Parts: sequence; structure tokens; C-alpha cells
Amino acid sequence: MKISLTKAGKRFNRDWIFRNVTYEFTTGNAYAITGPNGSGKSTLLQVIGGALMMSEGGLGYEVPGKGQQPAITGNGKLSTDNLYQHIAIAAPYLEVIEEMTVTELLTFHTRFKPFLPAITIPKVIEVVGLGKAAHKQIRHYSSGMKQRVKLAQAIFSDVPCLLLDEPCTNLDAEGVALYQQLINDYCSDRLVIVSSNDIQEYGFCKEKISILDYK
Ligand SMILES: Nc1ncnc2c1ncn2[C@@H]1O[C@H](COP(=O)(O)OP(=O)(O)OP(=O)(O)O)[C@@H](O)[C@H]1O
Repeated sequence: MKISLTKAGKRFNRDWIFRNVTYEFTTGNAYAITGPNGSGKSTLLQVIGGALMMSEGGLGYEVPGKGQQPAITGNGKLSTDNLYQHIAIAAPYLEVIEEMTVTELLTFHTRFKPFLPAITIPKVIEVVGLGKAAHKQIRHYSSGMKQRVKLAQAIFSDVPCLLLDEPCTNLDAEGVALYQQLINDYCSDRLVIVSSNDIQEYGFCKEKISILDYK
């Protein structure tokens, strides 16, 4: 998968958050978007994921094997309407359905976005350490347990691109180690973009994008 930004810019009201971002993200690589609090990391990640409209510039997507995916138009590009099929996002501001148990939530999720081959819901729950809490409604989970659910939803989805915004938010040391293990085990052949200030979250990313370079 390839995602391209061409002279991309985003402003809220009169304030430009970033401008002139021309960049290509490709499968098999991991990218970190870094910068201080409030500099625009999450905003850029949401623009890349098609969740926020940019104010100027262009955004293009390509997936290999033209014609395999119904979402692809004649020139091999995806429309953002269908982008969700190819991208999974984990972010603190994306809510989960708290009235469900984790089994119910993951069952619901996989109706829209199946998990990787050979990955079952009980296995996912066990791997992220939620086996003993599988019967509880998610609203009774701690913030770190909810974050494990969000990471599991994204990382185990059978999509070529993962967007991870502050992925270790609320995780304890064991949770951070779990995150790093999941990245190592399941993400090497995908396109991963991490928005973060924390080296524990993005240390594996070979490519770095400082948002301050685009002010
Ligand atoms: N919907 C919005 N309307 C107006 N301003 C916004 C909106 N969303 C974000 N901003 C502003 O855009 C700027 C960038 O925010 P963003 O959340 O992208 O920063 P960040 O680098 O991810 O910060 P942090 O490290 O604190 O998570 C901030 O000044 C923020 O106040």
C-alpha cells in the first residue's frame, strides 16, 4: 500500500497547523510523526487516515493488485469513502462501545473488518491479557485495559496500514512490552504510522517526520 501527501496543509480557522507536506508512505516501512504537544501530530495522522479533510493539497492511496479490491477506481486509486477497509486506527479519542464485553465488541468489529488469518477472538483476548475480564462490560475496564482493547482491534485487523496515535497511552510497563511485542510479531510487512512523543512507542520506526518542519 502507498499513501501520498502532496503539498498537504490543514488549518483550523485562521491557524495553519501544518503546510506543504509532501511525503510518500509505503508498505513494509514504519514512520513516526513527532513534535511537541499541540503541534499537530494527531491532526496529520487523521488527515492521512481520511478522518479529517485537509485544507489544501492532495492525498492519494494505492493498493497493490489493481482490480482485486472493489474500492479501487480505474486509475488504481482508492476513494476515501472506502479507505476504512484498508486502514485500522487506534487513538485515545476513538471510543469503544462500552456496553459490550470485549468478546461482543471484537465480534462486532470483525463483521466489518476481519482479523488476520488464523487469529481468533479468544486468542486475541488471551494475547492482550484480558482473559479474566472477558465477561465484563468494557465500561468496567480500567483505562489501560481499554487501551489494550483498542490496540488489539487495530493491530489484529487484516489491513495493510495501521495508524497508531499515542499507542501506549495509559499502559503500564507490561502493556508497553506487549505493544512492542505485537509490533514486532504482526507489523513488519505492513505500513505503520505512529504519532507520538514517546520513544517507547515509536522506537521501531526508521522514518521520522517532525511536524515542526511543516509550519
Ligand atoms: N477541531 C479543532 N478545532 C480547532 N482547533 C483544533 C481542533 N483540533 C485540534 N486543534 C488544534 O490543532 C493543534 C494541533 O492539535 P493536535 O491534537 O494535532 O496536536 P498533537 O501534536 O497531536 O498534540 P499532543 O501531543 O498534545 O497530542 C492544537 O493547537 C489544537 O488545539
